[in-house]
Amino acid sequence: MSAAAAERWLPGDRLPDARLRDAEGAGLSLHAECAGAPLWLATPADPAAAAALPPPPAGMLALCLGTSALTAAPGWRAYTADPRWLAALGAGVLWLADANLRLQVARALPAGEPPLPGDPAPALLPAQTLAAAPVLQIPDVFERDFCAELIRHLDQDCGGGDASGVLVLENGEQRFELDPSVKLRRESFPRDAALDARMHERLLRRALPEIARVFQFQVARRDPFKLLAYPEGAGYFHAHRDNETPDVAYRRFALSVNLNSGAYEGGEFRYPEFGPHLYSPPVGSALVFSCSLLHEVRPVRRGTRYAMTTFLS
Ligand SMILES: O=C(O)CCC(=O)C(=O)O
Ligand SMILES: [Fe+2]
Repeated sequence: MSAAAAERWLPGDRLPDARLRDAEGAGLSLHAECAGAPLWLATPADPAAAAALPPPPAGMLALCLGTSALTAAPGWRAYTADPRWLAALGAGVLWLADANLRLQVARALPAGEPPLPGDPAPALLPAQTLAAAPVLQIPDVFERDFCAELIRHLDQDCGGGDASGVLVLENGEQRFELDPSVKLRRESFPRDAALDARMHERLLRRALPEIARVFQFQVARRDPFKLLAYPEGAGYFHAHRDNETPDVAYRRFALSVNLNSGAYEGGEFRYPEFGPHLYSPPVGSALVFSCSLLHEVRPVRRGTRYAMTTFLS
């Protein structure tokens, strides 16, 4: 599967690398030199807009970008950039990007209320990171509205989904049967090709490049998408691996997107081989992990957890 060429970047997209040049011709590499802390990128339309950029917060790298080097307001560093790369950012905007160079929010210039990063999460103690599972979390793979559409599709167009079975092999015959000692949930393949295509596009632009970078793995195929519901008192998946039986041994990575959060209790992922930590990503965020890892979805105690899952190979 290859990444889609995006004409305009959106919140959640990771900035492709760019070589920037200052007025003296000195270069700056975005990926090599600008990652690791939030940054501002502005594309003022003219010198007056460049001179009127808001003062960056202390310690924030602020890049004023154009096809020619502009004289920027104090605190800003002015660079030229490739016109196509600039066009994808959009003209006359101020973007906030996170420490992983993912675009967060854009404001039209002049930006009355410039976008500021949230408070950083407190650092975990070394004893806690020692027990962290090798799981990649990717924020904003699906937009919040899109998640709501998928939940509605599962609940209304797919009748809430069917009870999820496990594959049983007996005397060379395969059949699905319900097994509450393994899992209890409802599920459905999407029945709308347009929704399916939008999920696919989001994976191509948001998840696959990050999987290639973090795990050095090029995804070539995926299993069909599955929409999942884990209702209160009837939603869990006990500890299992995703590639254990011969029919699924080809799977390399599991990808699961949480379609809601806050509206339920329980339903967290846990990786018992790696310690006690619970993983419950925010709406639209994906968890990606090797299919060889033991994992479970804890029982939902209140509300319903909705998710979308697929397997990559
Ligand atoms: O609930 C999910 O997000 C995925 C659960 C899971 O482990 C699976 O479907 O194999
Ligand atoms: Fe699983």
